[in-house]
Amino acid sequence: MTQEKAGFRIVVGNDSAGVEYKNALKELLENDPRVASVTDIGVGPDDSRAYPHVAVDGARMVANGDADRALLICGTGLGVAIAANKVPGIRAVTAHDSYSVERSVLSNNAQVLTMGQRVIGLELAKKLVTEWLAYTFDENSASAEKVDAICSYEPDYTKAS
Ligand SMILES: O=C[C@H](O)[C@H](O)COP(=O)(O)O
Repeated sequence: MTQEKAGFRIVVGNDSAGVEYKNALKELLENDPRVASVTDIGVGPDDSRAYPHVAVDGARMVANGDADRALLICGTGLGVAIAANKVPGIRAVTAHDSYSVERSVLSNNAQVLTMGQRVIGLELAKKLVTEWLAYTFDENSASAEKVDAICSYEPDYTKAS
């Protein structure tokens, strides 16, 4: 019987503006004992797939339960967050500072963190991703009711299929 490694299952993705940082942050995650697996959904250097498609693919993996979290990189981090948030159940945020990274999990229970390769230095991005792994949302916290309130609006705008 194989024993599955404990820890976060993380999907990483990027567009052409985020290749370098995605690769560096992927390596960081792969070497962190709190991470069970890292799934890279691209893009590589020769792939021009636009950020919305990669972001939605990554967000779907989280929404479907195939990953616990996603880390998405584009030029600013903004486009991938906007696109990922189109997937029902996903809370994606762009965060380039320590406090926002903390609150994205502890206040908002965001499963998707996005960053911009053209905005933040690589060493700070690495530090923030390392910090990100230290946080898990407390379902019994005062923030839970507010996250539930966010979710309560979703059915109004989600088409039944
Ligand atoms: O949010 C979008 C990203 O920054 C993307 O990498 C670049 O998009 P653009 O080429 O439309 O500026």
